[in-house]
Amino acid sequence: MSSIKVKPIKDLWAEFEVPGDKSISHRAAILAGLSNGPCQIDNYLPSEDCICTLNAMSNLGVDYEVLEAMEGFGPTSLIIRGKKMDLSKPEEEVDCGNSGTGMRLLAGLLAAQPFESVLTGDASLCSRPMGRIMKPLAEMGASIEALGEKPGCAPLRITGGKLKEMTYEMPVASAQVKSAILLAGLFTEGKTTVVQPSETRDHTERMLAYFQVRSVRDGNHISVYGGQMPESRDFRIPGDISSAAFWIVAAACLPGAHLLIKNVGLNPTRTALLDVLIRMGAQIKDVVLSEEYGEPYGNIEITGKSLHGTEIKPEEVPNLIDEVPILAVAGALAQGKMSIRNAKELRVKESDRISTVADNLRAMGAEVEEYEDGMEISGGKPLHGQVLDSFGDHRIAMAFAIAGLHAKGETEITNTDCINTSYPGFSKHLEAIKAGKSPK
Ligand SMILES: O=C(O)C1=C[C@@H](OP(=O)(O)O)[C@@H](O)[C@H](O)C1
Ligand SMILES: C=C(OP(=O)(O)O)C(=O)O
Repeated sequence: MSSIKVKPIKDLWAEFEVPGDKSISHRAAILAGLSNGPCQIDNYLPSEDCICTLNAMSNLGVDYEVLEAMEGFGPTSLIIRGKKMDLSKPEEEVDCGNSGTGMRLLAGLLAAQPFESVLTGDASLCSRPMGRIMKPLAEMGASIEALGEKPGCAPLRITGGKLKEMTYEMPVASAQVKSAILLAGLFTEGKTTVVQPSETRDHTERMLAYFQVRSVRDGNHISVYGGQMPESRDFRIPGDISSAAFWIVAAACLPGAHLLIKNVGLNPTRTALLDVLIRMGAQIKDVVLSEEYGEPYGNIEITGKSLHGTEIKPEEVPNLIDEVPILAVAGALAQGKMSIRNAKELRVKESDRISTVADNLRAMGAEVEEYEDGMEISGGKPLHGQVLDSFGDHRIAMAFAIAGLHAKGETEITNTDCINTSYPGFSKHLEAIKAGKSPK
């Protein structure tokens, strides 16, 4: 089991790109695999989560050819040969690893196939709630049985078949649930509508449009028309702003630091982190360079300042949900209070991120009050180095590696293999930053 050791840095001056976006990579593997021909996908994220989705599509009969790979990880550039919506029964259980996105999106796809399949994953994934996709997919006509030890949890046995269209009001603001239903809706004969309680990331809608599938949005009502086949097209995945977030915070709270993150996704449903940091006094400039593939991407430039606390607004939460651990670290380093509420969803991520963030921040000397749906951090107390567990959660591991760059003494994060689920190469990038260089 690997670990990461960090000491405080005095300066940060770097320009680089982070690997491809995780959410968009999952969707590219699925939609290209359903399309009517070959699609070249560049800057695919070769993380364990996205490799699981690629393997899942391959188990469903989709061929792919690797053009380029990241050493020790997996493909970054590949040709996926679309199976024209005609998938085959997998010979074995489909393993989604640690990935909630992979499992929930694939469940939507498998619910519409005329065969039985089983979706499984690691211990963390098999303890996360799947009722949220089982219910709507069952209403569309699929039969899904939760075989896990915990009620409503994976493994999931899915007996798919002909689905009927429907309108579904989601009780939680979840892009994974929305996407599962839209993917299932592709295989119906009518119009399937998802009503989201508030804005959630819209990568599925954008990619459907890019692959020339007709979908419509009317406020928070998103509809897809069944019976359409995605048109094969090449796609380039922008850098992952959720990965960039670690470096953005590392630089934003270090007076005098300068950081340029290049070619990173700037989809407005993912950039709430920047708004919060700007309210905290950060100096951040983001510039959209292109929207060529249906997703805006560009550069983010950060100049380090002293930060002060803020309140994260309830409506911002879905658009920064994966950035809460690193924003909480920013809150602990800032002067004054930072409050995060309306974030109960954090309790059902790879770890219970309210308690794992609070435990680790307190161990470093911060004052944190925990609530059922969030936390309040009284910032400004100096953080001190500690041996901290990642709890097997990639975002916790990376957030506290960054905290260590701003703490007194040495910080060690144990159990850091999980970082490979979303950010292959993080440790290499961290080594470069520690050495005062730009990561390659
Ligand atoms: O659709 C997606 O790609 C994701 C949606 C979010 O989850 P929810 O849909 O559960 O909010 C997010 O936390 C996850 O990392 C990726
Ligand atoms: C919650 C996350 O991912 P997933 O739900 O796909 O496991 C994440 O990447 O922080």
